[in-house]
Amino acid sequence: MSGILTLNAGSSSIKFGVYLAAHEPELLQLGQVENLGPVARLILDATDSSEEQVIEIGPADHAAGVRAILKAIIPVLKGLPVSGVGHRIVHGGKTFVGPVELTEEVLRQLEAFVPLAPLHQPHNIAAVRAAQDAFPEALQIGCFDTSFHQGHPFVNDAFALPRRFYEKGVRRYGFHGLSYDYVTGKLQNDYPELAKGRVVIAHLGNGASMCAVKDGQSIGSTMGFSALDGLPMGTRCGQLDPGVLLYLMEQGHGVEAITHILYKKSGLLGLSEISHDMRTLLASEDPRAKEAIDYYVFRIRRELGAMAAILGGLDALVFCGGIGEHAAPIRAQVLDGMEFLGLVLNVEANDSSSMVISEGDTPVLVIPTDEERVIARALCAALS
Ligand SMILES: Nc1ncnc2c1ncn2[C@@H]1O[C@H](COP(=O)(O)OP(=O)(O)O)[C@@H](O)[C@H]1O
Ligand SMILES: CC(=O)OP(=O)(O)O
Ligand SMILES: [Mg+2]
Repeated sequence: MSGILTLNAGSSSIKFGVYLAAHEPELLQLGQVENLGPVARLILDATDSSEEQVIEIGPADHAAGVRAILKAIIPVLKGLPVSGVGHRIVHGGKTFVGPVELTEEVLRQLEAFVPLAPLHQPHNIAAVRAAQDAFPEALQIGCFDTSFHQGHPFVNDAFALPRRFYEKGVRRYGFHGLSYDYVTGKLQNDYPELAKGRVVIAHLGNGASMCAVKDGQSIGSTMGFSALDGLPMGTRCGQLDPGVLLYLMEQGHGVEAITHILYKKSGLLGLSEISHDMRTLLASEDPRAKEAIDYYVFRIRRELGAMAAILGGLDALVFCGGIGEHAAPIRAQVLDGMEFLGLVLNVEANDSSSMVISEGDTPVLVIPTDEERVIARALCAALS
């Protein structure tokens, strides 16, 4: 018997999972280091036998965060050897269509995608290095956010730029693929008829995107070349007229300054000037908080309509991610007046966070996503 570890290094947090290796991995512990920076803390989620633990770890960057996780999981493993570590890697470019062993050659290729996902890819790779040091004998594999979207039709894959850019990889890759993979798998299991149909999944976390899925296949995503496009996010701008970039450049802003604005100072934080955190905004009386939320909801509604159109109709809508799973008022606002798509909210179900929250012809579901489990399954498959 052996243990396995999953690492999901994001922009401001590192999520992890510890499992017993098995055909269906057996969960031992989930947790995360959050608030990376001067006052980071490590959270061990509640399990059947223990309550949630919050450990203040003080100043921590991603490397220190991974070290804190590796230390915290020692008692969880109870002496079991770690046979594999599975990593969420945000960008696999057009090269990686599925999970892959993270050899030196692969890691070198993944380095090349750092400029395409500067908030994620460097941390993903740093986590691999730290895990290699801690578990030199373990199999290290990478699972890609981009893989789920590999089958995108050309019209959703290309930008209308001169064709040579497309050939060079300037494409709409799409992200959050591990989350969409989990949700479509859960649908196939619990609602096989719906899973065969036309489904829109809204992954609304710190990062946010929507995916149009037909018979389990992604046919369109709001995120494109980078993790900036589409919906506004906690601190990222979402869809933007490229003319705005030209204007900013003409005004003397350099690449670094623009990157900082678009990735870290925009989205809910930029519009509200209060917070990137939806809980804070929902609790605020400030009109800027309301405007930020209104913009957020407006963009989701607009994409929902667009996706229903490219799918040729809608058989189900699924919400997931921290906001999708927990923010009932946001779900209600998104669904307001959407009867023309068969979407009718069941207010009571929405407020009690049932799995099905609708009473119209088109079901609306809340499915807690589990990127860690998708990684753990892929790792166990690779190990066997
Ligand atoms: N109960 C809640 N009500 C409203 N928003 C929530 C709630 N719980 C979490 N969120 C929001 O979810 C977002 C984080 O989502 P999550 O999926 O955990 O992020 P990440 O992309 O880092 O994995 C934050 O904006 C947070 O405010
Ligand atoms: C791709 C992306 O935006 O990821 P996250 O939601 O983890 O920031
Ligand atoms: Mg996330």
